[in-house]
Amino acid sequence: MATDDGVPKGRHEELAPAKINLTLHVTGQRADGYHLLDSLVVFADLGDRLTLTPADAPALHVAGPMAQAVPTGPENLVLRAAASMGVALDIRLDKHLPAAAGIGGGSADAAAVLRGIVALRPDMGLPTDQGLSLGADVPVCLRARAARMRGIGEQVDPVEDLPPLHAVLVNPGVAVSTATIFRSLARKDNPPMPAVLPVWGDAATLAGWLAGQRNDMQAAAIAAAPVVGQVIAAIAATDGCLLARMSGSGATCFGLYADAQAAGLAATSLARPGWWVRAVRLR
Ligand SMILES: C[C@@](CO)(OP(=O)(O)O)[C@H](O)COP(=O)(O)OP(=O)(O)OC[C@H]1O[C@@H](n2ccc(N)nc2=O)[C@H](O)[C@@H]1O
Ligand SMILES: Nc1ncnc2c1ncn2[C@@H]1O[C@H](COP(=O)(O)OP(=O)(O)O)[C@@H](O)[C@H]1O
Repeated sequence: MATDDGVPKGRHEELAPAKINLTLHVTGQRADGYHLLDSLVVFADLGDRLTLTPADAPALHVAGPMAQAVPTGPENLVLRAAASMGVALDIRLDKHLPAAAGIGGGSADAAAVLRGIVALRPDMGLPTDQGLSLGADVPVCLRARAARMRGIGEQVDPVEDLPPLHAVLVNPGVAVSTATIFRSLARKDNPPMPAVLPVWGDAATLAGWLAGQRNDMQAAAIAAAPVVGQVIAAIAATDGCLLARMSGSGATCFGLYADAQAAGLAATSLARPGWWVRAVRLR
């Protein structure tokens, strides 16, 4: 909320939704080491919550059930995002997403700060690199709706008409390093998705198509954290599960279901000590 002359006023709230890679094809590697990706990315109706207040000096207050997993200093991506725009904000971060979990929590938080700054300061535009220098997932998280992500993350093409999609997210409480999993990939030149994506009429059709696609980081993540394989098997065994797969570099995995009731029942049956389990709607 800002006055007409662009002077910041008041405070602004943003949701930083969880990012899910329904597919994650690793198709090459650049000379600088970054990997080329082709990924169908969607977002949950669940995420971190940020409250941004213009301030004289940057400040960060982290709260919420996952607060302990994230840094509270200037290395936190929310402070880095604000600093990259040259804006001083007092930021309250209610952390609900597990960190280092393949669901882009840090990137989603950074993107939410960039969106929030533009809302507070209409005189400012988004960074020309769409936040890529903060993290490869930030450009897609800026959109926070279904998209096809390519390049190292800078090419984001909207995917419209996604069918209603319900899911369960399961994280077994093991942090997985994105850099480590990328480094340990056996192959880095896998095929991309088809040039033109189909239009899927319903969740079952989409899941059937996804079954022929891949997450090329999944095998390496299971090798590093075998519990990921147990999570996928447990999700796949739930009633009505249309597809079970890992998101990003792990360790969070998802199951797809035709409706909210099936996803809710699956979430209940997947409860285990130390597992973070949530039923969500994807879009
Ligand atoms: C793998 C993905 C898939 O969506 O998700 P997560 O597992 O992180 O959620 C992303 O590409 C992760 O994006 P993000 O977590 O923002 O990556 P960055 O902070 O930029 O980079 C973390 C590490 O991963 C490597 N990296 C990242 C992206 C990419 N296309 N190629 C890479 O090799 C970088 O070399 C770096 O060492
Ligand atoms: N706001 C933030 N939320 C989560 N992690 C953050 C944040 N700021 C910095 N980090 C750091 O970024 C790393 C990657 O976290 P995250 O983005 O959640 O994982 P992933 O890349 O697997 O999706 C964490 O290990 C954490 O130390």
